[in-house]
Amino acid sequence: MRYGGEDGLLAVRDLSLSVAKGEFAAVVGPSGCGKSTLMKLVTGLYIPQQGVVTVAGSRVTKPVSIVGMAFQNPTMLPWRTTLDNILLPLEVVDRHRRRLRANKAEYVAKAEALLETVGLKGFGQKFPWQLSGGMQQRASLCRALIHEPDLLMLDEPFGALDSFTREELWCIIRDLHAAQGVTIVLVTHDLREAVFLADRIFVMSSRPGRIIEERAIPFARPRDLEIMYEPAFTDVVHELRGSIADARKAA
Ligand SMILES: Nc1ncnc2c1ncn2[C@@H]1O[C@H](COP(=O)(O)OP(=O)(O)OP(=O)(O)O)[C@@H](O)[C@H]1O
Repeated sequence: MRYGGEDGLLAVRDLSLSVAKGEFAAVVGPSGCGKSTLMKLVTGLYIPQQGVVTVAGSRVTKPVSIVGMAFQNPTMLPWRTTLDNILLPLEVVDRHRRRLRANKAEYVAKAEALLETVGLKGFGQKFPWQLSGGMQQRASLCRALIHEPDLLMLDEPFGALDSFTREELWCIIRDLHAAQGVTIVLVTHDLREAVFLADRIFVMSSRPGRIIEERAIPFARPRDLEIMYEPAFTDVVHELRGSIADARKAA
């Protein structure tokens, strides 16, 4: 995938990975290696000049509707309530738009149930600017989940949060994954986050990014935050740190 035409910047090349249905995958790598580009390719926001992206058995040629996305900056629309922001994906996707019109009350109830799951019960009528950063991030997770996506793409969704809020949200995502069986791909700089949440971690090279290491995370689920203080956990984090340091040096 090259940005800006033939002489433009080569972001990723020979990038190959496959994630199984229901799996929780994490992608880590040096800054600027093409992690966000990978997310945009999977979701069909960009189409690669060479190579193929397949989601749920179909080749991606346009934005994928079975995917939910959450990014580092929640970008909620300030003039809509939190609840109306959460309902937004249903208005955008054609198939859902008709269902939303016919069953508005059902979807509002669903949005409220999601708000409760992420600890925001009763905040639906607040505007996003009345919420803290962590609360907005929780609401953006609800927005990513409202249309019951089969695939959830998370691009540094916890990056801007303090460590306690981040850990709380890790547990929410862990529980959502366990309860709903959704396939999740998480891009993160935080190796502890990746090891805590993922079944498998992919390490990317420096730009142009490709996968240089793939690592299964052996810890049983459900995982408790305490696991992060166990030597086996810190060993994996340490080794991944070494891989990324090597990738940066090789650049
Ligand atoms: N729209 C664009 N036009 C031109 N270059 C771009 C565009 N988007 C990204 N790039 C470049 O492509 C490369 C990969 O960017 P990308 O955002 O995918 O990396 P990343 O691994 O997510 O970065 P970070 O770790 O800093 O978030 C970077 O050099 C970036 O500057």
